[in-house]
Amino acid sequence: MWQIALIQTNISAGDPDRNREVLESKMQQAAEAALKPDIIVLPEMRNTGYALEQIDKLADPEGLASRRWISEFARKFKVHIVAGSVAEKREDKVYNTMLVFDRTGAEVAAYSKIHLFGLMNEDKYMAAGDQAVTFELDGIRAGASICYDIRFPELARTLSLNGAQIMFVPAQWPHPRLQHWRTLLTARAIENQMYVIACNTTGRNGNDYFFGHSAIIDPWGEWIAEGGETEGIITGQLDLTLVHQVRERIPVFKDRRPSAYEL
Ligand SMILES: NC(=O)CCC(=O)C(=O)O
Repeated sequence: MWQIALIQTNISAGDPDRNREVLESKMQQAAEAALKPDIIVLPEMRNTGYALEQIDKLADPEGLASRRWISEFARKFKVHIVAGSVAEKREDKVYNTMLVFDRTGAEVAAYSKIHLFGLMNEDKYMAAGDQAVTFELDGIRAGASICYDIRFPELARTLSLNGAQIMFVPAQWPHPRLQHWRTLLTARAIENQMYVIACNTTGRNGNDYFFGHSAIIDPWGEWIAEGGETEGIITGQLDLTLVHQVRERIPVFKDRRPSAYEL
């Protein structure tokens, strides 16, 4: 069994120092709870928020400051961290990059968001990643996905075909698309028979009202933990044997017939 804690919080657009301070205190609260988490998960763009007009100046160069901070925290509290995503500057471009560290403080994955969200102008200011990423924590393979990525079932399917039993989804997903959020997350879990762990933000940036509803969804599509619309730490347990049980009961991976429909 894995104990998970999702840090659902407001992210202040354009204020990386404040965001780090707020997150650190909540992460510490989660790490010191009686039910100590194996994994802490943070939301999307957790350093800058969607301060896109200033993103070039605010983005973390090579993600170095983020990497140093998360690594130290992971080692100190002996907890794996799926550190949401950060605006990261590389070779004059800014990427929306998920960082993952294990409980020894070692970096195990970096994934740059493949699908940039035009409705929030992300594509005008940021560069897209071009590689699907899976990684292992405690010998369990998991996959990376960020917010808008969940609208693309091909990515989640690629991750599950590459062995992922869990997909992490840091997000900044606003109203009025709560039904899309709930439906897409549930569908990705059911069709790939894997856990989906989604950490959304709360609060407001301009006209965007982020609604929380962070979730832990099991491979049968049940929402085993769900946040409300305000800040909170959402916790739940993963039982990885359920992935195998569901995959045996309805053998989707054995029954799929890609030769009939792949482009
Ligand atoms: N930050 C995002 O990618 C938002 C995606 C979103 O809101 C959607 O409806 O898709």
